[in-house]
Amino acid sequence: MSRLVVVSNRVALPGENRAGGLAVALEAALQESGGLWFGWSGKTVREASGALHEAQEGDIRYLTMDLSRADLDAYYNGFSNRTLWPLLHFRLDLVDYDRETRGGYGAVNVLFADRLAPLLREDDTVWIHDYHLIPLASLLRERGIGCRIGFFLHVPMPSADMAAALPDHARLFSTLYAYDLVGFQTLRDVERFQDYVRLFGGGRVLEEGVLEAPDGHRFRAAAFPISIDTRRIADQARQAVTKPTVRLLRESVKPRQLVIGVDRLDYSKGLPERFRGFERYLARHADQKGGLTYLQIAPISRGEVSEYQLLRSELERIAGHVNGQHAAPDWTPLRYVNRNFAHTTLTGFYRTARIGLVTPLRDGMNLVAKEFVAAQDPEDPGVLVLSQLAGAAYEMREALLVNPYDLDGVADAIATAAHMPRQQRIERWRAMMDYLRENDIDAWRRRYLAALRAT
Ligand SMILES: O=P(O)(O)OC[C@H]1O[C@H](O[C@H]2O[C@H](CO)[C@@H](O)[C@H](O)[C@H]2O)[C@H](O)[C@@H](O)[C@@H]1O
Ligand SMILES: O=c1ccn([C@@H]2O[C@H](COP(=O)(O)OP(=O)(O)O)[C@@H](O)[C@H]2O)c(=O)[nH]1
Repeated sequence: MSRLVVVSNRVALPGENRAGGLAVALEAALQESGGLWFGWSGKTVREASGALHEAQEGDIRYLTMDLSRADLDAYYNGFSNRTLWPLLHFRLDLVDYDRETRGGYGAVNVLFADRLAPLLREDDTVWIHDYHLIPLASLLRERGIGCRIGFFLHVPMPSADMAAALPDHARLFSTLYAYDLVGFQTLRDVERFQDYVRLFGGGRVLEEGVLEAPDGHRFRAAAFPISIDTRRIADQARQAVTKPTVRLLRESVKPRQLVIGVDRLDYSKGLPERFRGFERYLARHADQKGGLTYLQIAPISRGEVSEYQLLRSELERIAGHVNGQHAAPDWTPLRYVNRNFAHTTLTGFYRTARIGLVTPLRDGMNLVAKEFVAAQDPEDPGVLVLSQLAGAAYEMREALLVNPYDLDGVADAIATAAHMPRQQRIERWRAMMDYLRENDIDAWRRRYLAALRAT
């Protein structure tokens, strides 16, 4: 079996605890197969970028690279998160394009290629992740790397016209043609990519999932919905309910029911709309007022990017407003916490909640939706309220699906979830849990790598 080399911007180093679905999922996948994980060290340095650090745990070798402040600003805070992130989440209004940060993004990708190429062996399988590193395969090919290289996009692929609104879009997106396999979260993402290739990318779709680049080179595209370590999360949740933090939460909510949201503080997650949806619930279902407490965990993310700073202020304002209007001396309807929690603690929180609120305006997948389901008590499971605009909605069909822009719809779904009879909750939960047991993180890794190795 060839060695697996995973490359991603974010690496979950041993002992590190950071929010973000990519790191959580790749850590689970590598723990099963072993291999090399290469990426940014998470550190900025005064010197030039490029110093490498090595660590080993079990069968996983970690190699991470420092970046200078200027490189990080251009590559991560700039082009990745102020240009590509909004574009890929259908937010052309937030796209900030700048030739300088585009150049910095290219330069950091070159550095990744320069550092990685000498480490690769002929029979390695290289798996590159996400929008930070789109050009990496073409740069590795230029350096003579001939082994199989696959790509997985964790975020949505936008519709073709949106992708084509990016200045110089073809120079970026055509580098995807250098991969043997381009993986997406859902079939809709694959369809939108194929439309882009056909309409703006100069390529052809020979048959579903088989594409031809302008130079005649063929490559594949397919959907591989990412997932979670279902059994482990179910076990962790069972054990976590006895943890002091989880017990304290449970006691503090009683006799009310808990509604929980867990998201990085990101505009794609629809948090202002969600807060307003909860407020609408309090107004529309005044007879139930006082029955639910909503806990929103939202660790600060990409805090150096101005759109994220604005969002933070906006959420503080709305949370203050909701509580100011609706709180009672002995009840705070909305608890808003910016801390990052350990994954195991979160599983206990999920299990304590009657309702999981997952209402992004766009999301590649959303692992929190899947984790919430996996963490439930089979005898008395909670209800998932899920945005139809999250990738997870294509699989979690027994959730209460909502349009996150429809505040009345979100409010009514909360009310329905709060009163759903136990038998109906169990039936819905069981269908989703059976699916998640079958389609877990191990299946995701196996299916992707089998498809890549078959190219
Ligand atoms: O690394 P950060 O900038 O701190 O951001 C965290 C991660 O956010 C995004 O996650 C995506 O991947 C998840 C797993 O596939 C998926 O469920 C979610 O819908 C996506 O938003 C981003 O794509 C990652 O690169 C980041 O590491
Ligand atoms: O305080 C927190 C908040 C979130 N997460 C984890 O971060 C991931 C978020 O992944 P998701 O796919 O939902 O969204 P992303 O942040 O990757 O866009 C999930 O595994 C969460 O359990 C965490 O470990 N601690």
